[in-house]
Amino acid sequence: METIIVKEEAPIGWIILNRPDKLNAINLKMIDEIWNILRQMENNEKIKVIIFTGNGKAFSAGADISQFKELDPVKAWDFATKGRKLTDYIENYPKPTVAMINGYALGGGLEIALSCDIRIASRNAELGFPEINLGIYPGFGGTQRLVRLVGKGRALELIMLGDRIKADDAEKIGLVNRVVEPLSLEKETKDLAFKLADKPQVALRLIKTVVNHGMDVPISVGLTMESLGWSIAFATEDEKKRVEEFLSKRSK
Ligand SMILES: CC(C)(COP(=O)(O)OP(=O)(O)OC[C@H]1O[C@@H](n2cnc3c(N)ncnc32)[C@H](O)[C@@H]1OP(=O)(O)O)[C@@H](O)C(=O)NCCC(=O)NCCSC(=O)CCO
Repeated sequence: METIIVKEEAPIGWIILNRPDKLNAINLKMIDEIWNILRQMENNEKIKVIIFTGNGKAFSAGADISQFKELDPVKAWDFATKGRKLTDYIENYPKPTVAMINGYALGGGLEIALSCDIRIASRNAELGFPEINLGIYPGFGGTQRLVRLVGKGRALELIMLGDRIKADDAEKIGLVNRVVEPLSLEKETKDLAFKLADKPQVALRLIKTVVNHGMDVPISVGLTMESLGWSIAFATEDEKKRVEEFLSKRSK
């Protein structure tokens, strides 16, 4: 791997963006490498949770701007499509995903974090969509995911002004789930990952499917999806075992 570090620390699969001298700017190679390792981790039963983070002082400062000079509209479309397919894949990944935001999470970097299920940020992290200052706007799914997470007013402010915000402010608007001190970032993120890894995996997958796809359809359809997924959970060993355990403790 040229652009990422991959660590298997079961039940955690780490994907560490690794171009620290370029603040982990995302090029086509990185997109391909993340995609390929995610495919492998899908089939690795020992890995139950994926953590994304960055090597050095950034999570990622976004798409690699040095590639932009070569982009005409057709190549830009291809680049955006690759980035967007990656973030779609992460959002709908069959295992839980966590973004451990260790520093700058900007542009495409923030778009990767937004596609994860949960975001934990270091107090010194800065987040934003500075694309407007380059005459463009977020192209890896950011316009759509940000508005769903923080609401239209705040999303438009962030995307139209391009200002970076501090982790504490990101937490206040719901852009990150939790802010922790830099020295506790890894421990807190791992604790969360272990907690997720202990939960029933099929139910987690059903939750992601119902929540993610439920947001794209009328509520009546979303509610029906919820009932269908809920029913499927009753076919799992986890449900049988856990309900049995609960009931047997109480009947003693
Ligand atoms: C993140 C910033 C504010 C950090 O500034 P600073 O600490 O001063 O560090 P720099 O010297 O600027 O950066 C170090 C090194 O990294 C290179 N780099 C940083 N970001 C990128 C990038 N996005 N693409 C390519 N290269 C990048 C920078 O050129 C330096 O390399 P040298 O070889 O030493 O020159 C600051 O770096 C910043 O504002 N970065 C750009 C953030 C941005 O605009 N992101 C959006 C990109 S477009 C996008 O993501 C589209 C998808 O929606």
